[in-house]
Amino acid sequence: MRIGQGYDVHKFAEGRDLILGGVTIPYEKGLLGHSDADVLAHAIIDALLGAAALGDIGEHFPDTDPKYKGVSSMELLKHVAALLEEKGYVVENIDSTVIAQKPKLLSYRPLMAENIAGALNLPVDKVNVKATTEEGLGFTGRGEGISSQAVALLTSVGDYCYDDRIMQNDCQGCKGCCKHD
Ligand SMILES: Nc1ccn([C@@H]2O[C@H](COP(=O)(O)O)[C@@H](O)[C@H]2O)c(=O)n1
Ligand SMILES: C[C@@]1(CO)OP(=O)(O)OP(=O)(O)OC[C@H]1O
Repeated sequence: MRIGQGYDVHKFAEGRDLILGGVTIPYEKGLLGHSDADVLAHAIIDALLGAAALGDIGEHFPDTDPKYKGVSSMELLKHVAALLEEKGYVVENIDSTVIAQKPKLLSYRPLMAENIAGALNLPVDKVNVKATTEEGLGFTGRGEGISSQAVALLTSVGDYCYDDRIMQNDCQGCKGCCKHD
């Protein structure tokens, strides 16, 4: 099993959409970025790349590359899902937090989790999104931007060969290496 963490910040700007977890949220401002500035998706991407020791978002999707100008971060997430699959990793779960003084995000959380799970081809109960304010403190508290944090847990097909409990309950990940196959 491998764990990864991710963190990202984007600042607010006029005339931009506010996109979090692939959901366009009605608000007076949006986040600034080369991409759609989906700060939640970016933290999750870094958590997934970190768990797989595959570097970080800027290495894979440079903000100097015009092909990522305005790109949907859900597309970047799909690309990361393909990379992980190619390396034999399975995403066990993702937990994440959006830190925003405003707007209230509670009602959008199920849709954000659905979008993220969809992009990663995961059941929705493997993805959790939380939201918190920083009680008016710091740059998020002053409403200057939004930050997000995420953690991700990965297993690889080989993990199933070393854990008796997993071998007996779920051999599908073994690809022939499990003694129950
Ligand atoms: N942008 C946000 C921030 C918070 N929430 C919800 O409110 C709860 C309380 O937040 P505190 O920062 O005051 O602890 C939090 O647990 C979230 O459910 C939100 O929806 N949107
Ligand atoms: C996602 C990318 C891709 O253009 O652009 P930004 O929206 O600027 O996001 P950031 O988290 O600052 O850096 C990663 C970039 O590579």
